Amino acid sequence: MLFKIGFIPVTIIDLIDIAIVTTIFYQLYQFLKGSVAIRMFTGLLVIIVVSMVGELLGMSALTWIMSSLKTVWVLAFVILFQPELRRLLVFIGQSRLIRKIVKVGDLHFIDEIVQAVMELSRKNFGALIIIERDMSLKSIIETGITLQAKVSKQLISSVFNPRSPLHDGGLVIQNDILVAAKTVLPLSQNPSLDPALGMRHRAAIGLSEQTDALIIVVSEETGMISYAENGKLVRGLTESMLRKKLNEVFTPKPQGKITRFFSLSTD
Ligand SMILES: Nc1ncnc2c1ncn2[C@@H]1O[C@H](COP(=O)(O)OP(=O)(O)OP(=O)(O)O)[C@@H](O)[C@H]1O
Repeated sequence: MLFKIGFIPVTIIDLIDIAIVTTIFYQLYQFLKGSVAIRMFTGLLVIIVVSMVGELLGMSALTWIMSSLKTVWVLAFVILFQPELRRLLVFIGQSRLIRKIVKVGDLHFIDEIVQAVMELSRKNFGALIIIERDMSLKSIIETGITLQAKVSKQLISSVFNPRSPLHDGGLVIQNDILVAAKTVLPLSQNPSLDPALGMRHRAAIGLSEQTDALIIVVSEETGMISYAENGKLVRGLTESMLRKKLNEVFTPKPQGKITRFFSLSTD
């Protein structure tokens, strides 16, 4: 025991407890600030405080009503803000500190993707690699052949080997998993695209117009590496440019990005 506040003994564990709870609530407040979620969160806090006070004062009817409401609010919060909570968990899991401690979210697979793309480019094997981000690509995945295999340079290279039955279409990657091959992408209808662009590149641009995915293309004709993002095609990538882009995709910027997620739900 460290000291006493009145008759309440305070231990070092209590201080750590208070520090952790304060940090959690402060971070949560920072994330939710300025969004609709903060109003729901405040409402939930008021209910929790009122029910605690009611319980302390022995008001059984108030305590009963408040604790019933508490369950509904927690449920409503989880259902309404499921996408934000999901992103928050992904953000926590991908934060540098957590990765260092738990060694999850090992980004070694980025290197495997880069090496595979460089090899495909050297061999002039056409490739279309789709990196899923926040938006689900379920409808695209359903058009292909399920793989569910860990990302590896060898697997990616063999999928796009022209002799492979899987080489046509797009290969979808979710984090470090190759989810599906031979997927069919929507073609871009943008009339201002270079008329010389073939189907592979138009398919990459088409998907990037409709989703937030990053799509890497290797040209069968020239071996040139490009990526499509937000309806735009960036051509002539070098190995370091590709690695930089993939690092950017798989390592969300702290604060800025998460605040942006939540501000999307601002009314
Ligand atoms: N809608 C689509 N979805 C997925 N893949 C597609 C789609 N349309 C075409 N492809 C892929 O693109 C290949 C044809 O590429 P095409 O030669 O027309 O493209 P390109 O953009 O000129 O690329 P390259 O420089 O590699 O020739 C097909 O064999 C197929 O693998």
